[in-house]
Amino acid sequence: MVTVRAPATSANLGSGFDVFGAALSKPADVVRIEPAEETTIEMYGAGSEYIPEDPEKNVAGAVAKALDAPAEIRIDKGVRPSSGLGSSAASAAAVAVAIDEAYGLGHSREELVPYAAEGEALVSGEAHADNVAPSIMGGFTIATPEGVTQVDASIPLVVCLPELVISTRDARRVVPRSAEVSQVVDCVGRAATLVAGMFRDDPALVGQGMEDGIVTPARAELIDGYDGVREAALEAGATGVTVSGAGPAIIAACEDERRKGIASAMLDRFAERGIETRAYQTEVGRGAELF
Ligand SMILES: Nc1ncnc2c1ncn2[C@@H]1O[C@H](COP(=O)(O)OP(=O)(O)OP(=O)(O)O)[C@@H](O)[C@H]1O
Ligand SMILES: N[C@@H](CCO)C(=O)O
Repeated sequence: MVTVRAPATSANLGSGFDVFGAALSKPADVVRIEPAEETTIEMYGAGSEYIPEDPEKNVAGAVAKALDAPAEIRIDKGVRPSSGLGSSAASAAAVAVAIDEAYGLGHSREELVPYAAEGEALVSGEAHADNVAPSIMGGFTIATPEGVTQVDASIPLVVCLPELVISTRDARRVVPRSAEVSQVVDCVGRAATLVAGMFRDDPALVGQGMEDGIVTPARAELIDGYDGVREAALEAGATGVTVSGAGPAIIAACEDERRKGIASAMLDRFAERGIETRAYQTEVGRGAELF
């Protein structure tokens, strides 16, 4: 039996649509696997009642198939589905790392990323790697068709998860098909600033780099109360605020001592609209861990 904990992740981080991702120190999925003649899946934990156990419909089955390694798989969900926190990616990442260990396949962490991305193809129609890469490798990641560049970073974060459901598939339909050159220039500047911030462990630069005028405004409209929550987080000291992944989670970067106040400001603003919300005081963290 091999056990792996794989973390939630936040993709995009504003200016890095489909490219940037960060592992979060919490929450996480825990997966136990045993090699078997055929793949079977049991689901437990947060939102598991909404996730199919059929290997043809569960990302875990897609990853086992991609690695050609059938297994009995038990998944304890810490990351609820359709959250914007890489729920499907956490399971996919954990299964890829666990199967590699159980079958002694000897793949590097970077080599496992495309296999785990097959799980994302199953649920969103595209094998984007921006969530599975940080969940497998940890830290901040830049995922491009050429591969993944990983940086260990230390940035305090607050993530708010309202009781709203937005599927990645739906949130991808509202992404604009084109952008003005002036918007692209702004986005490149923001993205470069964010990368510099990750290298320097500088929450102010990371926050500046989280602004985005292309994809985020369209996505924000899907989240009831987004503008008010963002404003409240900034007033409480956040250096930057954006939609996490495809939403509805909202992520804020900040100095360590501001996390508590920002979490409570975001929770209050959602509460004013009668939306139940959970806040995680977290940080850029480690990738999948074997036990
Ligand atoms: N093991 C799994 N864990 C979570 N979701 C799964 C799993 N297998 C299949 N799914 C399906 O994937 C969908 C959730 O994935 P989706 O990409 O929409 O959300 P997310 O991973 O939380 O978001 P994001 O990628 O924006 O961070 C749900 O329809 C769910 O049923
Ligand atoms: N980059 C993806 C992440 C969600 O899986 C998106 O924002 O649609």
